[in-house]
Amino acid sequence: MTTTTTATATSTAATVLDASGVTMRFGGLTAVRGVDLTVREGEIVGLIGPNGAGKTTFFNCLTGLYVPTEGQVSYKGTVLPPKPHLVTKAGIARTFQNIRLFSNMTVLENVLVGRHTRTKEGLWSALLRGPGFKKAELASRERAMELLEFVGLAAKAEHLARNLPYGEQRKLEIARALASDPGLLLLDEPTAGMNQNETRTTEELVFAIRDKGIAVLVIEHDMKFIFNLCDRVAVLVQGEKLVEGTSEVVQGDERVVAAYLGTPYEGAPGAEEVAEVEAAEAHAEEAAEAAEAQADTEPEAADTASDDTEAAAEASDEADESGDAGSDDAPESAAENASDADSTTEGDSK
Ligand SMILES: Nc1ncnc2c1ncn2[C@@H]1O[C@H](COP(=O)(O)OP(=O)(O)OP(=O)(O)O)[C@@H](O)[C@H]1O
Repeated sequence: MTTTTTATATSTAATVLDASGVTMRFGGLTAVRGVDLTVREGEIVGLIGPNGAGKTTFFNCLTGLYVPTEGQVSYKGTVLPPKPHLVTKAGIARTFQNIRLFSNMTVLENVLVGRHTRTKEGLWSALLRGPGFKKAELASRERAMELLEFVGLAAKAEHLARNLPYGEQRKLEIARALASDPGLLLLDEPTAGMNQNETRTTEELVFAIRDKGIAVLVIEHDMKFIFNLCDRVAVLVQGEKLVEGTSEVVQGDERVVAAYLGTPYEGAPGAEEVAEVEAAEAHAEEAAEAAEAQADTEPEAADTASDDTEAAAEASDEADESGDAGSDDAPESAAENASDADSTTEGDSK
């Protein structure tokens, strides 16, 4: 781990989230099947799996967007009602895979919206703008500014959310989620679409959130981010939990490499095909050089040489194309994938 923070999670820490036997069926499709997962105080837990494995559906079951077909979800020992606003009120906040900001509101206003579950002032108080409301409004603004400072967006408080660069919009979503003073934060692909620097900053931000005493459950396709960040990682495959353990355990599990990172399929380009493409390229280069040399020594044969050069260039292009097709169309082998585990794969937007 490259973090400077200290992992506070221990197996004896109190359980914050306890999901037990969560199953979610959509008609004939079982998107999540009997998944158990706990998150303890001070932990950062990762949830990974291939596209369509059921990760977001599981999040939706945790946060009351879906009523699980079977199973139950408890937060700090109390079974959660399957209603998003009650789940937020209980202490679970989330961000979405698809950024969901109020784009025509300012950065500050977006965070203030996230505070509404923690403000007691009712409609009449808001309409009359009495002293109680004004005091509460001031406190909310102060808290919202603190959060913007925390995520590094204080200077942009009055900007419209839609004018923020993509990476900052994701940070604003986090600030808004934090505005409800959660004890558990669920992040759905927080680094999707980010460059390396932004991803690194987000990693630091998640550590800082954990250091504030907020447990984190994070879905992400960026394996480097996950394995660097998480105390524990659970792997979902086809709706079922395949493996759960420390980053080291999960990374070293052959089933994860096979199921998540993919095994080479029959007919996938292997060493032979790569060698063929390289040989074709080398041949084309030699032909081009020979044609050039011939053109220099036999000016009268320039036309023929130029024909040869064109043919060589075409052969080289063909070789290039066949090389490109190989890398574009075919998934990489499991070994390549495993060693390239730091690559980011964008999931379908949700
Ligand atoms: N509301 C829905 N109605 C029907 N099927 C759904 C619904 N939501 C999800 N699914 C299906 O459930 C399965 C799991 O989808 P889910 O989005 O949870 O996967 P995921 O692991 O989050 O994938 P990704 O990494 O691409 O985001 C998929 O087959 C998906 O098509």
